[in-house]
Amino acid sequence: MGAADPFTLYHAPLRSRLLLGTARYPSPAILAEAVRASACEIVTVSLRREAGGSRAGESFWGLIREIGVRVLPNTAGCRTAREAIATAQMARDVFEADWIKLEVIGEEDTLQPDVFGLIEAARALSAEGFKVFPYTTDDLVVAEKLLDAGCEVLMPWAAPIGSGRGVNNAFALRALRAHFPGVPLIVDAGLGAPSHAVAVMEMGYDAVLLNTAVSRAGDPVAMARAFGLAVEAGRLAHLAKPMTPRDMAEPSTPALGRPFGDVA
Ligand SMILES: CC(=O)[C@@H](O)[C@H](O)COP(=O)(O)O
Repeated sequence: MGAADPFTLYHAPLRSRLLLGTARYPSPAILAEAVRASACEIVTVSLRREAGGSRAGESFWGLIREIGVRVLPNTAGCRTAREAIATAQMARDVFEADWIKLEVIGEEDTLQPDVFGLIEAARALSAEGFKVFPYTTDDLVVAEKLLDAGCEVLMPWAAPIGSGRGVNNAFALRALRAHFPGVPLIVDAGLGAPSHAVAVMEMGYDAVLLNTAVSRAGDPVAMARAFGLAVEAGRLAHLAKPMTPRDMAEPSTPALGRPFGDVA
């Protein structure tokens, strides 16, 4: 699809619509193989885990360089706007990048974003020149406020992080898509199977970000490839304009008449 179906995030042209997290893989080698198998071009990396000049941090960093993908540092684990802002500033120094996946967690059972802290941090970081990718709920009003705060991309959740449930509220995700036709929307978190990725891409989402479904799969490399293909299939299906479902049957093979619909 590539050139015929352009996709940019903060003006960066991309071919793949899949973004992968880098946590909880069985080994660094499997992580590298999975990223390659998925053909993704962006990985998220938690500053808390990988920074600090530790040996583990340095070898991880070397691995990411070797794979040749772009890094989207994230503020995973931050609980307040202040903490997230400080983490983003550190990430900018460590990763030499002004992209930041902004997470401000507000509740422990669901790891639901604290949308108030998120908006506050998004506004402060955007004013400092960061390109903010906010991990948010599927709330329309919050989405408006994040755009107003300077975000040019939104990342609503499908379901709680690590739950693998797939889309909890299809109505809300559809409403977001319809309400912001020109804004890059990435579904982030809660996807468990490639069919979930197909479903959100068919809705017209621009991309998906996921971690657990690949890193905790029995075969992460095969699963990464499956998600890469699913994202492409869903996008292709969206562009192909799926048929409208009906309540009643309609014979797909008419007994009489022309065999090719409207074609004479
Ligand atoms: C890696 C990362 O950024 C996660 O915080 C993200 O939200 C992915 O969630 P899943 O692990 O549910 O895919």
